[in-house]
Amino acid sequence: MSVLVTHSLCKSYGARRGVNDINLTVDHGEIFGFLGPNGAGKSTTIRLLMGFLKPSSGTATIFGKDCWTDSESVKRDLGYVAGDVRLYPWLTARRAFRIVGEIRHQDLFEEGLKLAERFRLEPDLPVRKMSRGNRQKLALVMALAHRPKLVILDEPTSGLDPLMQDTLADCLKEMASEGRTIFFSSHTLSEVESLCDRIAIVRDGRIVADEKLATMKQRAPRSVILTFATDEAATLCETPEFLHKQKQTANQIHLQLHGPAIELTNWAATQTITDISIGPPNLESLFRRYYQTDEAAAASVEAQQ
Ligand SMILES: Nc1ncnc2c1ncn2[C@@H]1O[C@H](COP(=O)(O)OP(=O)(O)OP(=O)(O)O)[C@@H](O)[C@H]1O
Repeated sequence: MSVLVTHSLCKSYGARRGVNDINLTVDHGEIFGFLGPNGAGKSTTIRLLMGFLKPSSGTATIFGKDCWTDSESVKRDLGYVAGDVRLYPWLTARRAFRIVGEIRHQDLFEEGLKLAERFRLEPDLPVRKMSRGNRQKLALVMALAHRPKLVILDEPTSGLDPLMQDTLADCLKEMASEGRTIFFSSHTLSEVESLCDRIAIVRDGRIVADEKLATMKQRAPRSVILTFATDEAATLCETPEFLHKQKQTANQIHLQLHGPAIELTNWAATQTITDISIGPPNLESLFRRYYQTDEAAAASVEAQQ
């Protein structure tokens, strides 16, 4: 059974658009990245999943339970960090583990302090004396200490330095390898690229892509440089439609490959090319097109699939 499922989930804020017709399925052990530009609907979706907002229509379930009507029970096995972390000014990591442990009827003290050490958090420093990044880390260790079955994180790395981002990524990977499920939103393409099994992209309140990262990589464009013996040979070369010519510099043509590399190598074998260089899949250019607001951008991505 899937851990998290939404069916035609909608939330409108009066005249303002929230999210519309969100259909998502996240399975056990998946690290699921939820991406989208500012105002796309990531936090609204997450608030619906957390039972903080009532859907205008549609449903969201976690562990087979309704996120709105059964919200209390859903939260028992869930760890959550909001996009705008707010903590009591007097709270320290040590006190936080005692309090959260009492609420959850679990002894989280040892596990929590180990986690705090891993994130280089001082256990007795109160929130009012913490930097923004350290407050973010405290919220994270409070969400992870009870080893929840599902972790929902709203832009968790926004205040973290690169080393702490790596520490969080390692923690999340470990949890996923134990069969726990991670759902997190992000603006950072490199982070989802290195961490996620699958991503969904939300734009203008709707899902515009939902795919395994490996599949996305297969159709992401790659940079290609073809070198010819002479400038004239480069100028005369007629490229097939899966190779989009960018520019020519002397005897080299710079192109983008839209399709499998095997098509390129088969074609290249019939040409008088002296050298060929093929770059890695450029996921960023694929993502950026999904982020663009005009419908034509999405249509051009569809056309290239
Ligand atoms: N409480 C609210 N009242 C009215 N409109 C809202 C409210 N919360 C969100 N919205 C609107 O819903 C849309 C989605 O907002 P949401 O906060 O979910 O986006 P987001 O993808 O999380 O953005 P960001 O990356 O900037 O955090 C936006 O148009 C926003 O203005």
